[in-house]
Amino acid sequence: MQHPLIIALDFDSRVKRQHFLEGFGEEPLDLKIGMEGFYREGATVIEELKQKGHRIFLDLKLHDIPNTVHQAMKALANLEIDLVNVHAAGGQKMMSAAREGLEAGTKSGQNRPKLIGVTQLTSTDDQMLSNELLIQQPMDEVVAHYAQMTAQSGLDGIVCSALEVQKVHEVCGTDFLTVTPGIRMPEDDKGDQHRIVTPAQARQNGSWGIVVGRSITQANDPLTAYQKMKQEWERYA
Ligand SMILES: O=C(O)c1cc(=O)[nH]c(=O)n1[C@@H]1O[C@H](COP(=O)(O)O)[C@@H](O)[C@H]1O
Repeated sequence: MQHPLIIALDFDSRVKRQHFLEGFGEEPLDLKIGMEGFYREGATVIEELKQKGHRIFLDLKLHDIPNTVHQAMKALANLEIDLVNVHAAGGQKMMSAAREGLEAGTKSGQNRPKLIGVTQLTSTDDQMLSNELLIQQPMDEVVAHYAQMTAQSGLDGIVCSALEVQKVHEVCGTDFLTVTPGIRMPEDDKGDQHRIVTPAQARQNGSWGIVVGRSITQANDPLTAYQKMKQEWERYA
């Protein structure tokens, strides 16, 4: 994956996902499979997409005690995935255990998948952060702190909003991967997302990769919506 525009394949059936992908022809894509698809279909969904040459971000956001996450990552390492994530809120021991599990499960001679930590979900706004989660620091400082913990645990990067990328780069350096969902064109429905940025703005802010779901998957013409997003994403490359 190189500055990917990752399409979030959040569909409630395999048939809908396949129909969507047929519209894209043979081009290998950067795709995200999340809980919805993986819980329904298991590892076969990864095999199916990999056979077509796609690059895969498996988004299961693991968050449990270190031993459980270690063993789960060891199992996931058997899948042909390129990127996988955990919740940084699980803490440094959990994140280190995740990395070690992934390393232990990766066959010798192969590169382990990249591992990133989710900082604060892009559906969380300032009010929710302070009133529900009882975190009183500003959002960008919280995200930068989680990013630092993630880096210290030996992970490759984080998931955050593109609004916090500059702050993250200040503390973790620009090589630290920043994968940013919450991407919308100005005219798009925001849905449940709060910390929203356009593809062009995300690139200007320094995002390494963006994740786009409904603005493409629910569009009347998904291929055109994807091409428009990609053009915007690459405008400041
Ligand atoms: O880890 C993620 O991918 C993720 C983290 C986050 O903070 N926010 C977020 O929206 N996501 C995922 O990114 C995708 C965004 O989808 P849309 O809001 O439809 O573009 C969804 O599949 C989410 O699960």
